Amino acid sequence: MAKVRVYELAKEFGVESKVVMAKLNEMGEFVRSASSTVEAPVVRKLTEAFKNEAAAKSGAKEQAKEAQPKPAQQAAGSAAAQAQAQAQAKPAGTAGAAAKPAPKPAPPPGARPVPTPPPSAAQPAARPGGAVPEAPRPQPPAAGPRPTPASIPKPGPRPGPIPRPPVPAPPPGAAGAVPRPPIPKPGPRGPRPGNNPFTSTTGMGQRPRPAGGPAAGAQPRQPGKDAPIPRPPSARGGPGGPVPRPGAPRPSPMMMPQGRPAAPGARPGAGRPGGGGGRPAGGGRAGAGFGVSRAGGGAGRPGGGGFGGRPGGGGRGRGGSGGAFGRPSGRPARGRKSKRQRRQEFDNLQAPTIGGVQVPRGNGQTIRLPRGATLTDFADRIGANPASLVQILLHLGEMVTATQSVSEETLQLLGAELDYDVQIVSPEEEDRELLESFNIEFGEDQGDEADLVPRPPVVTVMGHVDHGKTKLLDTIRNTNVAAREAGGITQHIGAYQVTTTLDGEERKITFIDTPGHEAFTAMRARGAQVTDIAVLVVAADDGVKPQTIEALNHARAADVPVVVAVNKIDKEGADPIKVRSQLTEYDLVAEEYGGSTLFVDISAKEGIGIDNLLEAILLTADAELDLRANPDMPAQGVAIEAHLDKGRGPVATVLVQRGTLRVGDSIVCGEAFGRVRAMLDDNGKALKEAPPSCPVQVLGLTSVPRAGDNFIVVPDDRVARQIAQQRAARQRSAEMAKSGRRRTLEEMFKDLEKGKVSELKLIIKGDVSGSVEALEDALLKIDVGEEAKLRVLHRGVGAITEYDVNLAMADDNAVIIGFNVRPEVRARELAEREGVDIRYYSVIYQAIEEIEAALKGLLKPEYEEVVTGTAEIREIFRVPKIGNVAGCVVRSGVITRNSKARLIRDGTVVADNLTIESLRRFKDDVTEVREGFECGIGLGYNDIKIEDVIETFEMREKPRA
Ligand SMILES: Nc1nc2c(ncn2[C@@H]2O[C@H](COP(=O)(O)OP(=O)(O)OP(=O)(O)O)[C@@H](O)[C@H]2O)c(=O)[nH]1
Repeated sequence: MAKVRVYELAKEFGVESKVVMAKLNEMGEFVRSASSTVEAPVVRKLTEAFKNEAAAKSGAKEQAKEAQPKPAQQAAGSAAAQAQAQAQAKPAGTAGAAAKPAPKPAPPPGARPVPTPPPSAAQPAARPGGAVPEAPRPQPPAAGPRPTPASIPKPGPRPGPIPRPPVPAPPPGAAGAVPRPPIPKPGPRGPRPGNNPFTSTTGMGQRPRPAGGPAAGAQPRQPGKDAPIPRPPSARGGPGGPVPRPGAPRPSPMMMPQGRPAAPGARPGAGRPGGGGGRPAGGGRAGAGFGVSRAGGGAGRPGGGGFGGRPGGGGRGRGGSGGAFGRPSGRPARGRKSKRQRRQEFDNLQAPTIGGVQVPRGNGQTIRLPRGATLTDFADRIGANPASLVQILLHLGEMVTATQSVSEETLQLLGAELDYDVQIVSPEEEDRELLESFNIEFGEDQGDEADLVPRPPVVTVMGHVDHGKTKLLDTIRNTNVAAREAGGITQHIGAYQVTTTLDGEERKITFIDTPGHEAFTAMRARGAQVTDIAVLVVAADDGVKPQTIEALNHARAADVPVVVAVNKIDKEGADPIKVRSQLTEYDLVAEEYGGSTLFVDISAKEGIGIDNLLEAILLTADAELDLRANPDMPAQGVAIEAHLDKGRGPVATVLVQRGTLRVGDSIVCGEAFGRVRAMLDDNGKALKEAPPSCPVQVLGLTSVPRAGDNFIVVPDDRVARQIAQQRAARQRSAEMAKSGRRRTLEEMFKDLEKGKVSELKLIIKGDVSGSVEALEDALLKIDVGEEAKLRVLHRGVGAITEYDVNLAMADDNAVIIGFNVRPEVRARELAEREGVDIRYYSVIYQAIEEIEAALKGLLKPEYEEVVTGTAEIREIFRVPKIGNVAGCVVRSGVITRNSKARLIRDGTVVADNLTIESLRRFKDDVTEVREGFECGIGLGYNDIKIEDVIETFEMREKPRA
């Protein structure tokens, strides 16, 4: 279908060309005249619109019939036209509905009818502008002919409203008076309708709705009513129609109609006239009443006569035109409000006042919500409207949206306000509920006593720094017969199993290969308890140290029995007895002294007493624990370690706690899931199955789980995926809700000052052990008196790992010090997510100064370093005279020319204080390159290697807390 002319379309739709033009106008398509052509796509849209309106109309008509008595309509020519007219008249939503129905005299359904009031008297009021405004729109169509530029562009929507406002002048008095006031709100919507005759029907009806439906609209706005009223007179006008149109009807105005334009008053007359005349339907319309109204243009004027009154044309004072337009002009003048204003007013009108928000009170009722719940979740639980909760919170000073995850404090606050006892479900409970929804229970052996069989104990080695934990683990493993026989290449997978003989019986013991209570604590912080027995290593030559006690306390907190390994007995000055007596002070009494704790003297270095230690572990397990599990059930356990292997993908070491894990099983581990593709033990030997207490490396997960995540074998991959996805979603919302960040160093300093905390905990990571020790020594020597102390929780060499961040989280917001090292990607993400403060230094005295100042409460760094981008070197180009240029891929952020940079290799800073001297994309020099793009970077530093990372940063002023 090529181009079609407007009049052809009108014919096809059974309406007047003006109607079609008006509609087009409203759709933003300007046509100059009825003989203008219309493009096929527009025709389609138009057809659609008419169809919709027709449908809407039919509905509206029925209502109208009931509401409005006057039938007359016929005059209007086409029913559609009438409807339009009415609609327009109605400006206010209210009217809309009634309008169409015109025929029916019956008082408008609902409110509308009201309007009917007496013509004359009412009229003035009626004017309410509401009606008037719309009238204008109709006109626009007429305008069509008119060239008025103004009209053209904005036609549709603006027309009505806009024009008037400005123009207002004329009508001011008159118009202003009655009409508008009430209408204002409707206005917004009104306008449109008005414009579009057709719409009127729809529009009127619909628009209003927003407001809250006719009812609402009606009440508030008397305008609506008024409007109607006026019309009545003439009658037919039918409620709606009349009103608005009234004005329109008026004679000339009609013409102007389109005049939309401002012209309200003036224009009308002038311009359109002709047109108007035409429309005129005028006459017809008029007579009919506004019936025609639709015509808008025509309608307006003509009716004028009839309505004339209403418009108060005269009333308005404006005089002729004013009157005609009357309402429009008048009103506008005074109360011209922008659409926005009117909408706001309207919204306000609808919104309950704070005190009046309808929300069911809880009367102390308990509601449980997951972490990171939204107000919508809250509303669901109490059967309220989320919007009301948003408003209440707003009232309480918090601005959140209904779908935004909110913090626990906020939920509690809201609960208190509404008298609900809000309980936030712990992550563990949340997960339990999630699994229950899949009919899975984690943590319990299936079956009964008879199904349980003994399993090896799982042991963690803890103790003070340098007391020999690592050495002991190595020695145990290396002296393990089974391992030697296997002849495999031992590899650290996070845990290993050894076999020993007790009373002639071969027994296995599983050791967690990560020494130190930090890992143990970090796991516990994640809700995972894998350790059955703790081996507390104490160097006989050094005795009990702070971390010895710390480790002991951790073990006790976890209710784990302890076996003491008194190490380094080979050393001169070793005093195992002293160790025993020292520990007695901490209620750890050796068996030989009448206590229940086994103390074993060993030398990890010399391999002395190792068997005794293993025996002591088994004896303790047998005496104090009931280590049994059901091997005949889908496996469950905990991930101990995990990483992304370049060749094998995600690799996780899991400890099976119950059941038997088999190759091919579908498993879900934290937020990772997959199918066990292969299992390897710590000798690299492939296993087909892993029974309880067996640590194995699992291949086949789709992503890398976190240490401490539990794993479960589920019926199929689909369930695994669903559980993993739901966990991820919960985790995300919980994170989003974590509004309160962990304390930063500055905040802690403040707390120190205020005496809220007296200890600053640090985790120190450095590039070489020498600098770490030096830094730790120096820091520990800082003496700021009794009020504040500094404690180093952990120190180590290498990049800051996830483990470090976990530790900082578990130990009450410790601060991580990175000395010439950077965090691994996942560690950085975790720290950012959890708000763990990581401080980077490259000069020891800077770190000392800052920490000292902090401890003294004096430190207030004003600038902080913000990493702006990272790029990985993928290739190195040697450019004569320039040196080495790095071919990179921007991994994160933006690399900007001239920004400061440093070079990182394997997590260690190998060069600092560099500058991005040149930056190119292909052959072009560029100022910045974003994430994911390749670029060439010249650092003016030649010792670069593939896989090095270039990190750019800038110093930003740090807002004082
Ligand atoms: N003479 C002697 N030296 C030992 C013995 N056990 C460990 N060492 C030494 O003590 C030092 C520290 O041992 P590690 O095993 O690294 O101590 P650690 O507790 O793991 O230390 P961190 O990992 O720093 O917490 C090393 O130099 C070991 O060789 C022992 O039985 N006898």
